[in-house]
Amino acid sequence: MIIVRNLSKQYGRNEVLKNINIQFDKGKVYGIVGENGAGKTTLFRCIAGLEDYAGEISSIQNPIKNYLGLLLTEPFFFQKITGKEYIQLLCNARNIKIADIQERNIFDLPLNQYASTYSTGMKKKLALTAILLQGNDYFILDEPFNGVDIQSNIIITEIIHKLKALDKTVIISSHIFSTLSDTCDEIHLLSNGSFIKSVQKADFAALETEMKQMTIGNKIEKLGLT
Ligand SMILES: Nc1ncnc2c1ncn2[C@@H]1O[C@H](COP(=O)(O)OP(=O)(O)OP(=O)(O)O)[C@@H](O)[C@H]1O
Repeated sequence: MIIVRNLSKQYGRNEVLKNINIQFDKGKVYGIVGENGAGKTTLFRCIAGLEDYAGEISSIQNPIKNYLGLLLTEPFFFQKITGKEYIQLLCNARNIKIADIQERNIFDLPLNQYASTYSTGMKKKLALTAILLQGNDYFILDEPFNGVDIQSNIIITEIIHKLKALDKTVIISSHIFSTLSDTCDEIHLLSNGSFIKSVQKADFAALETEMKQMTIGNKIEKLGLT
């Protein structure tokens, strides 16, 4: 369980997160949606201990970062480190020995190639594989479906179902509603640094309709397409 209490975060004068309160339980999958710049990644970075902040983020396991796998939208890799070495590095950090990494290479990545030379989707799949093999309890996946192929999207969806069955806590952001309705128990709408709506599975369809109406309005007509 992760409990976030009165979390606020500013970059200079820009108040990005405003008194956020939310709880993430075991065995549940949470979707975080919101417009570009709403503060989703900043929230994730605060939970992962990558940012300082005002407020409190607590969990039974401390420090949270030792039990957390964070998949960033654009994972970064140092030059001259192969995919295999990257996985080994992350597993060593958790004292986990993987006898045969190739056997666990479910996305068929070229593990002997430098990770920095991977395509965008391959980088995401490598970073995801590594945090899964670390055996984390908490997973934060920032846009995990974006930029990966259809086959991998199917695999990632199944992985999320499996993590839930294993009683892990999973937090996902996505700009594609269907990816969240397939996987999440709850969806929380972040707008301008505050949660403005929280919805359980039974109400996902209504939320999607509401968001569509809020978003589209008469924008398309304004284009004057003929
Ligand atoms: N390192 C930083 N320094 C200054 N401002 C930042 C920094 N990181 C993020 N911001 C600002 O914080 C706000 C929220 O950014 P954030 O990346 O959390 O949004 P997001 O909801 O993840 O957006 P997106 O959907 O585009 O990924 C934006 O105004 C952004 O410019």
